[in-house]
Amino acid sequence: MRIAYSVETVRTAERELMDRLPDGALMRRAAAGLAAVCVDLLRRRGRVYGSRVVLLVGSGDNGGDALYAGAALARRGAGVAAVLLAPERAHAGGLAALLGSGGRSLDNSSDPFDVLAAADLVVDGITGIGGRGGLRPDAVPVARAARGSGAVVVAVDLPSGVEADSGEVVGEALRADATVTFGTYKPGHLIDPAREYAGATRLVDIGLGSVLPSVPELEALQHADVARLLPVPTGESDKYRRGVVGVVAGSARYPGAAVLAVAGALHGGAGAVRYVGPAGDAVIARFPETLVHAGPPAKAGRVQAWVVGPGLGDEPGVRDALASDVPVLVDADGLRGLDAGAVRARTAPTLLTPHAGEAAALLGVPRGEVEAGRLAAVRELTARYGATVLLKGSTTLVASPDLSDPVRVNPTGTPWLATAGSGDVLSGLTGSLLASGLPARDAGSVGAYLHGLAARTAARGAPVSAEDVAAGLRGAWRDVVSGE
Ligand SMILES: NC(=O)C1=CN([C@@H]2O[C@H](COP(=O)(O)OP(=O)(O)OC[C@H]3O[C@@H](n4cnc5c(N)ncnc54)[C@H](O)[C@@H]3O)[C@@H](O)[C@H]2O)[C@@H](O)CC1
Ligand SMILES: [K+]
Repeated sequence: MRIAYSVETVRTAERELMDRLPDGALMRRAAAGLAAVCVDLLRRRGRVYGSRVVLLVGSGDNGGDALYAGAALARRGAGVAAVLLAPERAHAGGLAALLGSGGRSLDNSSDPFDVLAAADLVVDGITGIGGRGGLRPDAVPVARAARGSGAVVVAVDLPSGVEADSGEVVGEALRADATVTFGTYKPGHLIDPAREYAGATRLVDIGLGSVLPSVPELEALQHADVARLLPVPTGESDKYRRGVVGVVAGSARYPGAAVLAVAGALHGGAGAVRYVGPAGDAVIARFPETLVHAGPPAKAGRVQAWVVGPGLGDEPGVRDALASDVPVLVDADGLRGLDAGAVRARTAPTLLTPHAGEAAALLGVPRGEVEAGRLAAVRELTARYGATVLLKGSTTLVASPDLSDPVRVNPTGTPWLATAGSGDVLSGLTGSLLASGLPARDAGSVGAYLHGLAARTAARGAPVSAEDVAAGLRGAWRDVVSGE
């Protein structure tokens, strides 16, 4: 599991640790880890001795890390030049170390753009966890020159300009090839758009683990975590004990949504899928194992979880499903005009699975606001509806209404998933996991994980259809179980 803590939590932990250690020890550990990654990257492109390294140095400790790491590289024979964005406030100890190791700080006679154009590696130490509100105007041209230079760009702690706590990018930020972070990941390393700016992220241990709280703010599951959560039938299981998932989806206009939601549901671990709605013929033609019923849901027979909404159009069914005493997943058309009071009044879990547009409509804000601030949006939705919320997107987030539960970030997504019908597969799959007994947060995060993995494997760099994703779910499940 990858876990992330907010800046406030990190700062508290750092203070506690610093009190126990000699002055500057943490920064030395951070800089040593950073220098080791830079050495590795330079070696892959040639060698360290004689390479050209440029440090972009801001006014805080992030710049201090860059300067100390630059000093270490200079001692190994690299030509290291520092561009000081606030010369009078640059970290004094770091600067002295750099100059004392044979590095230099650019004076007025050198053009930083010429130096950047010739660099092999650029270290971005403009801002880290202390940065707010995007790059300042004076940093923008050097950040752009770094990106355009052909050098490998390594961000210190975070790519400068991103918001560490939310993953938002307000204004301009620096795009890195790699990011070296310290002690723990921060939300910006896991959530888009900041995650994309970070490139490949490496975590350097500076001893913070012992002083961080046991429960993080965010967590991203990995194969082994998902494998532990997957429902596995036992010798005593029959189809009913494994759970029946009811799918209320599709309409005369969108029969395909019913077929795709059922396709997802057949791969989520439930023992049977009960389809309820007007697209029974299309469903049976494709999946004869489905139990079909024309509706309404209240008359369709017992299920252990409902999925309601994909391609539903104006067909009824949401009210019936919400009135039941089993977990309910509400997606797509089911989310239109969703009654927050009815959701809050439920005793069984409810899982809402909006994409950014649907989330924006539920919150009454522009879509761009949700896309830019995904973490805030998912938390606000859980609070308003008293439900677990899976916010789909390039980094899907799953949050429960219990604020002590870390928000889950799905790491397996792929842009190829932005294809018609893939959400229908996800809701069927996740509903099936609910029916087989997973709590809503686990069902949502396991569903998103398998779905993303199936799409990645099916796509391998080429477009995929929703059917391909459904067909890839069995392989994704196997990969998770076998740890591949
Ligand atoms: N506190 C610690 O124990 C450790 C901190 N470390 C480093 O220290 C960093 C945090 O240092 P600081 O708290 O000094 O903060 P930063 O160095 O991240 O940035 C704060 C400085 O940048 C300026 N600033 C804020 N927003 C800006 C913007 N948009 N554009 C340009 N300048 C801006 C502020 O005026 C302030 O001077 C971490 O990210 C990490 O790199 C590491 O050395 C590990 C140990
Ligand atoms: K940085």
